[in-house]
Amino acid sequence: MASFSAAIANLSSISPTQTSLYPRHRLFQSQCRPFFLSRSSHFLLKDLTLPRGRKTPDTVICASFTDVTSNVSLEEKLPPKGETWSVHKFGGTCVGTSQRIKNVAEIILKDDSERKLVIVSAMSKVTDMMYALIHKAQSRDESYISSLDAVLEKHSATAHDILEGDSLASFLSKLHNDISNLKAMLRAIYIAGHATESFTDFVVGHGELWSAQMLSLVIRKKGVDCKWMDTRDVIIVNPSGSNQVDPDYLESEQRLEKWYSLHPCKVIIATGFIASTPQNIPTTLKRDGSDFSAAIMGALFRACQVTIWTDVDGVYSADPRKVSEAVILKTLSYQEAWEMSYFGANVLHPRTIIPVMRYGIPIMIRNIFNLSAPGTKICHPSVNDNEDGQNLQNYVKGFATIDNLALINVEGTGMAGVPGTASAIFGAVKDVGANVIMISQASSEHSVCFAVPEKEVKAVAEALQSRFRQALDNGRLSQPSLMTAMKIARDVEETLRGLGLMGWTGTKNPSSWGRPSGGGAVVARTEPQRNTSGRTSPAESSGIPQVAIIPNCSILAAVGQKMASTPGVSASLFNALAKANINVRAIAQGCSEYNITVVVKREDCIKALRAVHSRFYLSRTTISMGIIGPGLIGSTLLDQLRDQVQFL
Ligand SMILES: Nc1ncnc2c1ncn2[C@@H]1O[C@H](COP(=O)(O)OP(=O)(O)O)[C@@H](O)[C@H]1O
Ligand SMILES: N[C@@H](CC(=O)OP(=O)(O)O)C(=O)O
Repeated sequence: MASFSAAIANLSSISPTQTSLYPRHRLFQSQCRPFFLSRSSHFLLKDLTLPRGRKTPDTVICASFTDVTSNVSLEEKLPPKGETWSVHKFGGTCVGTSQRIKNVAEIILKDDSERKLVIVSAMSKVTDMMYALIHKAQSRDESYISSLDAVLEKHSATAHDILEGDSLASFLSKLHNDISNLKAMLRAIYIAGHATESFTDFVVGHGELWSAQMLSLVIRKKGVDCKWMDTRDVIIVNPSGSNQVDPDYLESEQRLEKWYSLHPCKVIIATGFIASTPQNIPTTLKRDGSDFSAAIMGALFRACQVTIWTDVDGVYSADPRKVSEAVILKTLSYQEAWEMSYFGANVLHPRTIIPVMRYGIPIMIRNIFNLSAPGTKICHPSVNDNEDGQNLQNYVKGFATIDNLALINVEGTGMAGVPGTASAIFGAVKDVGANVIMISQASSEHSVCFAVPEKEVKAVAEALQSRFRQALDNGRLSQPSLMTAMKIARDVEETLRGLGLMGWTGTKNPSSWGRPSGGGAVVARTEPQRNTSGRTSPAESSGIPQVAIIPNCSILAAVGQKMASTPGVSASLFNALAKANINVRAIAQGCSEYNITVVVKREDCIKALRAVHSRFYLSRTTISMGIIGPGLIGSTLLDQLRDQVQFL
């Protein structure tokens, strides 16, 4: 996240008063230089370990930069006195067909809460269809017209199935009006060959408008006091770099108060995904953002519960599509849920946690196709402990993965003790708003590596290059910073050339790893400079950093409250990876110990995931053999058992 890069880039200006510190630690105030950097996710893990000074390099100090929930503060105006609201969110799969929309209406009516707010996504695949319209119009592909007709046909057919009489007529009239406006807008995009961001957001948000209107009409037909809400009138957000938005809670609260005073009702059917800027320009909460919409509305109403309805029984210990033995997690803490979703468990949008956690509102993940399944409850850990009758803090709860990453590694003994290197690196990353997913810096200070989405690696590499070039041109760097900067600038330039990412016409960089292995993925790395005798060059022996870009990587995260403080967990994890013959390229573990993250080759990722999952969970086969009951067990015992099971 860009803000983390910014924090590191501005490290020397951080004082203890600006940071919330872990107990018993004080921030080293003079020239701050990261001694150990680890960032394995961006929630409550904005950790730095800094040396107190050269005299006591073994003393580490941890600083947590930001409390991400701190901007969620409301004026306590809502909910209206004495009203208790429950919030439901139905994803695209849940409202994907006429029958499913009817099922959703029944679920809402069965909830006996006094007041209900329901967030709905677009019917499944509709948002993709809307983005495709933009793409086609921009590329001057006239088939956008027939694609728009298909969108009209889909919603018109659904409306005919679930509505009748005046409701049907009123919906169809709005739908046709919207479609004719969209046709005009797409024509403009077609002529211009370009769509601005707000044009795009306006177009793609229509799926939510239509599904919310249809569902509200179905519920109203049942005699319920129900209104539909266009959340662009209520949820106000500011862009926050790296394809993210930050809600303005106070402004949104005021707008909701106004909306509700004009439309008092018992059931609100509201659009997910869409919002407005403070200037009332349509925007979105970005892809998959409807969960976030539900959480924002949950916080605004101080709801008693937010239920996210989806197509699986709850949060599994791993993506059930990748690990058939994954088990449902009965409870998760907010932090665990964040970590799981941040690292790819797309059953929940990671940012969903922030607003509800602030007010301690529990989230339930339920299956719309299996109402008897209790689902997963996400709440504060103390509640989990009581409910499960056991202390879950010491266990690995689940695993998640992110693919299509590149690892950028800056390495050299010359970096040790050079102030400003990390700051310069992450300053460059911040400049391009890239999303740094994981950072690891060895305590020996001679290497920093970080993972970014592969689609952002070009921008990051170019930014690194220009950042160090700039520093050189300014002549502001002193030795050995100057040496470091020169080498980094040269390395990045060479690497970019090797990747074919720069306007360079020479022959292929002889020191690169090779060309993309299919699909145009970047494959290159600047090897240490060696002379013909095979000895290292003066540059290398002086310890000046090497820069490497390692493409086709995946992150595998093991998540669990305080698991890292349990002896043996890391050992078991790495043992499982070693037994599966997985090469680990980088490791990160935040000080708050909610996860351990490893970077592996993309093609090894599923194998690695299954290996670690089976190490921490007993397989269903084992359970059915009656050897031991279901659930998690301690790593050492598990190792022994597993060996026995394998032996049997
Ligand atoms: N750990 C996990 N637990 C549950 N589901 C997961 C997990 N990891 C990935 N998923 C996937 O997330 C999917 C639900 O997310 P999504 O398709 O975005 O739902 P919706 O359209 O309802 O918002 C599930 O079908 C499941 O395959
Ligand atoms: N429809 C939007 C928002 C969303 O969250 O959808 P879903 O709940 O189906 O993932 C999208 O596809 O990005």
